[in-house]
Amino acid sequence: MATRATSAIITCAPTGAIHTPTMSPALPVTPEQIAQAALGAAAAGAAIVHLHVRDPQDGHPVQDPALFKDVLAIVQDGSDVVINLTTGGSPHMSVDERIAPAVALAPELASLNMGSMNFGLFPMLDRYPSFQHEWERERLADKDVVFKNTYADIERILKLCGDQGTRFEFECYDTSHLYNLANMLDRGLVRPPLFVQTVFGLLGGTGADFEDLAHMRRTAQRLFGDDFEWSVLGAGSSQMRLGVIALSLGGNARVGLEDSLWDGPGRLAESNAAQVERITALARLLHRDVATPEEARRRLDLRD
Ligand SMILES: C[C@H](N)CC(=O)CC(=O)O
Ligand SMILES: [Zn+2]
Repeated sequence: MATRATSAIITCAPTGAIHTPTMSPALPVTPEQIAQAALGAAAAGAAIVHLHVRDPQDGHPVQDPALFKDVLAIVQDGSDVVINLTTGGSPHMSVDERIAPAVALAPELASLNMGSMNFGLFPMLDRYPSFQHEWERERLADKDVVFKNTYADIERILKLCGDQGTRFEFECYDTSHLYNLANMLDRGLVRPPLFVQTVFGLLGGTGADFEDLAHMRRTAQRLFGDDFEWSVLGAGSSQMRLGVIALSLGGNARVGLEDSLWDGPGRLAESNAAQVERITALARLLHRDVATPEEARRRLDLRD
């Protein structure tokens, strides 16, 4: 496990499938915008970029492998940043739809969500009196959506993507997800070093208080010993607060507009790079170097 001595692996998630165009003019929508945001994040110090795509017309989340291909062509032409493709897509997609890009493009890294859960986005509704597109309100208001990740789904993704040499960013939104991962480790379905992305502050998962972070970290240490790279993703206003705690404890951090639109209380981030600049500056203030993509590949044992 990373210690204060090791460099910090920073992941940036430029667009995601949670936030919508009305919420921020900085949210990348087209393949070109998503690719440029990823390149900006890499130039600012991100070793890994976690990618989703959207409909270029109205920005609604889609999972079209052709759009991912367009993004990858630009990113891989301009940087050696580690590519992490989503298999979560959006909770409104089928599992088949969600995994199609990772299966088609065989990235070195893909996200893997370690349990099914309610997915509450409706608390964001009050902040926006109106939306550019009706689908934005419909998706946020949906209180009947379940983010489906059954053991069968997870094992299928592990098989289909793992057989192609893809390794995983294990998204754990609660301690139960850590136990699911431990079960898969015991059964030899996953191999260390595990890249454990602990997610805080999404309604349906665990909270975003220090105690939640400490409990997830301690549980992961008990279950995985030293054989994992711990990373923290704080949703919304908790992003930098939890990110800096993770860095101060020797962990890694994830930022990006997928997880938070903000760069300070009530201040919209002007770009993904702005969040990467802030978290890397915090790391250096804590005397932590920032890991290069090459170092991240070595520590996560990604394929050559
Ligand atoms: C909280 C994040 N949206 C988790 C995520 O990034 C899931 C995925 O893409 O597979
Ligand atoms: Zn994602």
